Amino acid sequence: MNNRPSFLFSRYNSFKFAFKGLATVFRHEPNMHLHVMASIVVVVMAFRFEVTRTEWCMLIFCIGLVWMAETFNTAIETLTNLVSPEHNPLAGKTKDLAAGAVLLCAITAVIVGLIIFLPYWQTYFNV
Ligand SMILES: Nc1ncnc2c1ncn2[C@@H]1O[C@H](COP(=O)(O)OP(=O)(O)OP(=O)(O)O)[C@@H](O)[C@H]1O
Repeated sequence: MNNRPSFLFSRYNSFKFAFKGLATVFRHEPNMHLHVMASIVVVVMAFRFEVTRTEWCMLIFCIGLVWMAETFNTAIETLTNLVSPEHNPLAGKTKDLAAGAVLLCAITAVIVGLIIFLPYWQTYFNV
């Protein structure tokens, strides 16, 4: 008799574990709280200025990119702490590289945000 869980049940479990990971990063990572607050500001401004469909796509892509980078960063930090709880230059380098990746994504998102919102701000503030 086949005791393997059904395809649907194992897919259901995969999604459950993925959402558990997301819940961990959104609840416990202070940097993720910052990203979420920045994203809320961006979404409110996008509604306020009625940005175009393409601009919405760019903004949502950037938000997803930063959230994804932060989630990977947290995974790498967690694994590094497991593998090397003691001080080790390679552990430090690993964490710095992961943090650098988040910074790159955040800088990209800021640049895209400025390109999209600057013209709207100019019109709004009459400058
Ligand atoms: N085991 C270690 N060995 C050497 N250096 C480490 C080690 N752990 C951390 N560091 C250094 O300290 C920095 C901060 O590490 P920490 O684990 O506190 O991450 P963090 O940047 O505070 O995480 P978060 O992104 O959650 O704020 C790392 O980027 C790294 O330079």
